[in-house]
Amino acid sequence: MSRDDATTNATAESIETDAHADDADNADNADADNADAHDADSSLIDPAAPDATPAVVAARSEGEPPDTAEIRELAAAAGYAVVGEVTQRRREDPTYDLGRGKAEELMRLAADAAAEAVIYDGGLSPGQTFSLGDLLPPGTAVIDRPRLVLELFADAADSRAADRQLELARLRYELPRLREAVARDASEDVRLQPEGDSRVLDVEKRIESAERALGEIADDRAARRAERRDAGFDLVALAGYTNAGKSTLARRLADEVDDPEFEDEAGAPDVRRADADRADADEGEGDPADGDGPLAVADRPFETLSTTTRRATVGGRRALVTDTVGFLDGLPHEAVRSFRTTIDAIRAADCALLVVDASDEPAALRRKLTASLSAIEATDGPVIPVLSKADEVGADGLAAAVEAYEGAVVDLDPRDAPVVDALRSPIPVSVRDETGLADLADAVADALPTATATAEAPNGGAAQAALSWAYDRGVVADVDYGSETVVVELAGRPDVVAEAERRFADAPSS
Ligand SMILES: Nc1nc2c(ncn2[C@@H]2O[C@H](COP(=O)(O)OP(=O)(O)OP(=O)(O)O)[C@@H](O)[C@H]2O)c(=O)[nH]1
Ligand SMILES: [Mg+2]
Repeated sequence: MSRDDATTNATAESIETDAHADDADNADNADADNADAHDADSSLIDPAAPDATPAVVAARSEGEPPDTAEIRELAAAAGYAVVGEVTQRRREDPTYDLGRGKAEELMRLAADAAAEAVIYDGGLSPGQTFSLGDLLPPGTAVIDRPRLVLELFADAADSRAADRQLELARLRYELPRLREAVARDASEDVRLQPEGDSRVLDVEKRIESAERALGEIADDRAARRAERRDAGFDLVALAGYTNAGKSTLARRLADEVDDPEFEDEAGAPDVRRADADRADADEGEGDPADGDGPLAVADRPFETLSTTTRRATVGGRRALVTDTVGFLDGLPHEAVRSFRTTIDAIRAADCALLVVDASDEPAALRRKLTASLSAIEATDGPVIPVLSKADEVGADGLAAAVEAYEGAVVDLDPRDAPVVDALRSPIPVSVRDETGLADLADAVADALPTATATAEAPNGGAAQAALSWAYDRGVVADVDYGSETVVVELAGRPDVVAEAERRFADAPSS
């Protein structure tokens, strides 16, 4: 099915439904929500896209009324036409997540709308997934939020590492559901047991093998990072919620350098790429992207699924900027863990930019910021918050975004304290209007580890070799040639400056 069609056609009006807001406290009374089935909190809208899969969205929340805007967007991006919606405000029901009455209402709505899927805005336990499946018209797929995200990932995976990560996330998602399925069969046939079941064992084995393969990819990446650091590059990673503007910023920061080592080094063929011939020529490198492929930008979730690195000069420093996979609210920890190349790239960076979309409403901004924090909580290095798309909001909107941002940071769990300190004062940036970029470059240069030193060596071949080594790694701030000696001011990565000093100190007079 066409994603575009689904996107343009899934414009079903969201009808906020809070008919049961006040029975949240009576949530144990499963029938309390059964009284007025087909009331205002369900909507039935004709599917407009003939090739999109008709689906009903369901959402429950305990506090604020459910906001289905994001799940609808995700559903549309994954190729569903949302033809109806059921929402409820109450505590979780162990059987259906929704209360029984509301689940029955969902069942009727799905039948009336001939929905082929129910998209559930949240994670359902395996038991809840099966119970809902049993209740719904036969053949209706139950797709909870993590499963929907896996479908989106499957559409976008474009590299060996992304494929592996997707496979791992999928297997980890499937395993408990498979166990539940086997246990259900076992309750009817005592000879079946989940633990010894060959299908369960098979998935466990495939998880191990995917973890191993991903471990090897991660080791390669780490080795490549070490080499690049030795070569004098600072590693800057962009992190943040999906669609925040990370790739746009990475693209803007990247130098237009024609350096075969860093451009499309191992790119997969990609229709978005202008230079397709070159991609083919580079195929032999083995690892398509999660390397140095194109930085695709689009107004859709999970446009980027491969960490991608480009060379850049930021605040005068030679940097490698790594664009990463965006985060999303409501993903289970293990799904996030599967995106190891993203997590590793952010953790290992000398400086991480946390990109937060200034054009979001304050509530969404806070929610997305909190969801993105898992990406950066284990970083050792500094984190610079960036408020992206500043052009979309105007001065008042920007002030509101800064306020929402700072309010959210103050409310953060004190256990995140080291991160919280780093998160003050976001830098507003607009790539579209070219504003804030110089401030950002200055902040990055200030945040990167820097050493300075003065080295002196007798003039001659060895000193010239040391000088050329230091130039190659971008740590020469000034050179002063005397009649006998050369004096060099060094500034840059501490390890590189230390090595340059050693080389000058070792340079014999010729
Ligand atoms: N107005 C405006 N729009 C922007 C700006 N930066 C990015 N965008 C838009 O925001 C959308 C998402 O941008 P991306 O750079 O693809 O976002 P991302 O964070 O890489 O998204 P994923 O890869 O899907 O996680 C695109 O439509 C961009 O054109 C900006 O400075 N101003
Ligand atoms: Mg991106």
